[in-house]
Amino acid sequence: MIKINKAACVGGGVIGGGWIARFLLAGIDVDVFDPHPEAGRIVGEVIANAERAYAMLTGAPLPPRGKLTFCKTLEEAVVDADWIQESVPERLDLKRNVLMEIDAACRPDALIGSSTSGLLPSDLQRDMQFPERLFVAHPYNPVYLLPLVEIVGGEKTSHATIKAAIEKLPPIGMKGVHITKEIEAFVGDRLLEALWREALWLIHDDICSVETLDDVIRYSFGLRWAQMGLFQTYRIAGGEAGMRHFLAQFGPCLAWPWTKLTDVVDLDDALVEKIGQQSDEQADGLSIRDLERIRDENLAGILQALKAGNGGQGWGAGELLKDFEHSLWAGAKQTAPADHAVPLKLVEARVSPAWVDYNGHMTEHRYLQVFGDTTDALLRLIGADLAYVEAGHSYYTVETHIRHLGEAKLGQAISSACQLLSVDDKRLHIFHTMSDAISGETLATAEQMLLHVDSKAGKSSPAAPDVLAKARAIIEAHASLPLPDGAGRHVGQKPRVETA
Ligand SMILES: NC(=O)C1=CN([C@@H]2O[C@H](COP(=O)(O)OP(=O)(O)OC[C@H]3O[C@@H](n4cnc5c(N)ncnc54)[C@H](O)[C@@H]3O)[C@@H](O)[C@H]2O)C=CC1
Ligand SMILES: C[N+](C)(C)CC(=O)CC(=O)[O-]
Repeated sequence: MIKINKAACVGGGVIGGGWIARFLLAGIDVDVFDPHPEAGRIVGEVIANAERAYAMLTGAPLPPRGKLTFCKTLEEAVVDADWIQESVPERLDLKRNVLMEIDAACRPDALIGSSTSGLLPSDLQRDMQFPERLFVAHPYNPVYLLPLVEIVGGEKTSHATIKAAIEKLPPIGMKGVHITKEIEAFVGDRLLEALWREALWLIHDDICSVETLDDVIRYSFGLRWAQMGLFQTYRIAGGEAGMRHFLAQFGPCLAWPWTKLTDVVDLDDALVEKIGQQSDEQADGLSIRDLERIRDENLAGILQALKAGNGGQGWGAGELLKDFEHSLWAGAKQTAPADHAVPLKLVEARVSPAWVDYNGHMTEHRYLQVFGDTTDALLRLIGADLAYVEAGHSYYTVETHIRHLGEAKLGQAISSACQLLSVDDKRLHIFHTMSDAISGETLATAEQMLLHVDSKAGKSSPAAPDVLAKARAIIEAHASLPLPDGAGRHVGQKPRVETA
């Protein structure tokens, strides 16, 4: 699979910022051109949101973040990029000019995607010298979490461009869907526009408020759509006879006066004010950034749930997330801490909202998750990585003892470090310490015993010599460290047997 090495984003607003975050968090360097005086701050806030969202979305090891560079000119930004994403405002004249500038300055083999929500690629590529490399790459907001990209070619777009564009999306966790006929607004925005038009009529005619309308969506079919879309949902709604019965029963309703879809509501001042006021009331003081964070938490939760769907194989966008995580594990390289003679700091994290329980601090199993991640990082460091596991060998944890010594609170930056206590052919005895990343206060410790296994044979076996050699090199470096406080401890209280 040919990955994107270097991306350029022209326009760094809502959508450009989302693309920038998507590329950076996939480990890709990004050069940005946006003349807005506050582009750096705006993009920085989107990236901060995206990092927070990824901490909730996945426990898989993300690659080191790509390098972000703001460029003074468009030419400078695109000159050595292999994927250029145009996300300037939705105006044909502006986009044509910007695309001509990109066309003149970029590499001949660069792919040029436009984020346009509805303009035809044939219109966009009209004035380009090399129009065969231009395509629509229409994403959904927030680009860093929603994986779909509608890929649409114009009359002059080459097949090779479309193929290459679709191939380059999975490594950044996205799914390209090729819309083979170019039409305005493609597929997604055609559907959204129909719903949006009808919604505006319902508010205009005082049938319901914006809040009631949103409730109708989010408590009902919105939940269904996230996992099965429209046709599969309606197939089920047809009962055992499926889609044909559904069409027979509900087809005639299409001719009834259920919708006003062909009419366009007049967005006059009164309607704009009415919607604006109701929307303000609905927000109840939450800022756009607050709402973005709530949205991201919810989306991460939905994607997580979909990953567990279909008997654990993943379903829809959850299956894509599962594949993306697999590729992250496969590509994960654990960089060795510079100093081996101290406990190895292997994990840095922030306590995410999904980790907090009714006591207002990190819930028990998340401590184990962080310690498990620390163990995984150690295993990668000594060569027991995904390739090793897929070849039929692994370490299984056979015992864990956790001590909770402090409270990890929402948003707190934490780190976890590992000290090796002993190593032999089959066993790894390790001790992790979780600390506040700033004060260094110890929050929890975990002592673990791991057993090396031949997972195909289903029994313990000696570890590979190179894995053992790396583990032994660390233990030699740790030999001068004192035994950590709490090592060898067990639950002190003697169990009492009540007698009648
Ligand atoms: N906002 C949304 O929900 C979605 C928008 N899109 C599409 O993405 C594109 C951008 O939309 P938004 O990000 O919402 O707009 P935006 O207004 O948030 O951002 C546009 C950015 O382009 C910059 N810009 C203006 N002229 C420029 C130039 N000559 N060179 C470089 N940068 C320039 C502006 O400073 C601004 O930061 C549009 O084509 C839109 O249809 C696609 C999917 C969803
Ligand atoms: C409103 N919009 C047309 C810009 C929306 C989109 O293009 C896609 C989305 O994210 O809803």
